[in-house]
Amino acid sequence: MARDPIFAGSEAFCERLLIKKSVFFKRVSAFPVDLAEVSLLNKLIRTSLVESSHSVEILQQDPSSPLFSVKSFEELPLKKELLQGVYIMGFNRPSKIQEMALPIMLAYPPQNLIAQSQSGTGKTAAFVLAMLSRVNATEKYPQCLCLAPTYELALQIGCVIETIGRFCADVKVTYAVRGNRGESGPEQIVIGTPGTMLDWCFKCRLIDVKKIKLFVLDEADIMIDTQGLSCQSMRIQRALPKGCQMLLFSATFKETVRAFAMRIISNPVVIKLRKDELTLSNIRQYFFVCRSREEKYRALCNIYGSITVGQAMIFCQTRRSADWLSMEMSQDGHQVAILTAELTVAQRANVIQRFRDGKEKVLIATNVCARGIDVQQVTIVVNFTLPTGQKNRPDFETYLHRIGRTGRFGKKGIAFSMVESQNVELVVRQGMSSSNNHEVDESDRSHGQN
Ligand SMILES: Nc1ncnc2c1ncn2[C@@H]1O[C@H](COP(=O)(O)OP(=O)(O)OP(=O)(O)O)[C@@H](O)[C@H]1O
Repeated sequence: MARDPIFAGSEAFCERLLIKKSVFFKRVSAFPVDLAEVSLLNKLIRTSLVESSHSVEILQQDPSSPLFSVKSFEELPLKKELLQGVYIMGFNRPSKIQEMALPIMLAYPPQNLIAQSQSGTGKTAAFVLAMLSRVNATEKYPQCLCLAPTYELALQIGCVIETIGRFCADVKVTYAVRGNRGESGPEQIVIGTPGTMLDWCFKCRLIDVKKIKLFVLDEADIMIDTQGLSCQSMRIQRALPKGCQMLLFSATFKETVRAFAMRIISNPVVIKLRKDELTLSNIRQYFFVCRSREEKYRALCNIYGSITVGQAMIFCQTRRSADWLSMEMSQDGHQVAILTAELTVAQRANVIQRFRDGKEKVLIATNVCARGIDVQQVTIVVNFTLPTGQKNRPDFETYLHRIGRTGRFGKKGIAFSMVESQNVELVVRQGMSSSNNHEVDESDRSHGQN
C-alpha cells in the first residue's frame, strides 16, 4: 500500500517506531512490569525530557532546524515598540518562519502569503507582528481581522497580541467570540471565531469589512476545508476589499487545500514544508499495541508508573471515551481536567486556564483542543485513540497537530499512541494507524468549531 504523503518521507519516524516498539510491546503485555524495563524506559525518557536552557539556542544555530535564523529581530523590519514587545515575550532570535515570513508580510505593496511551518515554531508571533505593524493607531475602527477555529485559540492569540503590542500606544484588540456582543465597539484588531465574526460583519454591522486592510486565517487548512468554518470564513474573505492583505497559516496543508487556497488568494507567496520536514525531531513518537480499551488504560498507567510526567494532554476521539478515561484516572488519584466541545465556552476557557496554571496535570481532550493550544509545560501527548476523519480514515493532519501540543519551540516532548492490535501492520507501513475504531461517535467528531 502506498504510504500517505504526510509520512512518506518520514523514515526517521517509522524507524523510531520500529526500534522502540519492542520495549513498549512488552510493557503492555507483561504485567507487572519488569524493573529492568522500567529503568531502561526511565533512562530513555529522562534523557529526552531534560530541559536545557541552551537547547533553543543550539537549535537556532542549526541550519536544519525550523528554529534556525540567520537574522536577529533587530534586522527585521519591525518598529521599536514591537521590538520591545518581542523582548517582553523573552524571544532572542526569530525562528525560520518568522525570519522568512516577516519581510514578506511587511513589504509594500502588501503581499498575500500562504505559509506552513511545523507546530510550535512561532507562526502566531509572526502574524501578530504583522498585524501590529500594519495597524494605524490613530484610526479607531477595525483594520485587522484574524480568524481562528476555536474560542480558546482566539483568546490565546489575543493574549499574544496584547503582550507583544503592549508598547504600541492606542492599539487595542477586541474578541469576536461567543458571549461577547461587542457593545463597546470593536477596536482596531479583531480576533475571533468565524460564526461570531460573520455576525459582527454582516448582521450587527459592527465591522465595516471594506475598511479591513489585513486578514489572517490561522489554522487555515481546516478553516477552508471544514464544513461550517469554511462557509463562514469564505463569506468574510470574499467581502474584503481588493487591496486587503491576506495571510494564511497552518502547520499542515493537504495539497488539495493548498491548491484551493491559491485559487482564492490573489497572487500569494507560498512557504511550504517538504514532506520529510513535517515531523519534528524534538518530539519522539512511540506506540503501544493494545487489544482493548482496558489494555490501553493499563499502558497509560505504565507510562505514569515509569516516568515523571510534567503535564500531559490525552486525546480521545469521542466525549464518551474521554469521560470514561477521566473517571478511571480520577479514581486512580490523578488530577484530571476534561475538555470537550460540549462544555460552554466559559467552562472551556476555565479548564484551559487551570491547566495552564498547572492546577490539573492531565488534560483529556477531544479534537477541540488538537490545534494551536500552547502550554509549554506539556511534556507528553497521548493518543488514547488515533485520530480518524471521514469514513474512519486516518487523519494525519490532526495527528501532527495533536502531537505538536508538546515539544513547543524546540522543547523535548514525547508522543505515545495507543494502537489497536488489528491496526499494527498499517501503523508500521503507513507511519500511523488506519483506525477501525469502535469508539468513534459522529456527534463528537468535532474539528474544534466554536
Ligand atoms: N522567536 C521566538 N523565540 C522564543 N520563543 C518563541 C519565539 N517565537 C515563538 N516562541 C514561543 O514558542 C511557542 C510556540 O509558538 P506559537 O504558538 O506561535 O507556535 P505555532 O507555530 O503558532 O504553533 P501551532 O502550529 O501549534 O499553532 C510559544 O510559547 C511562543 O511564545
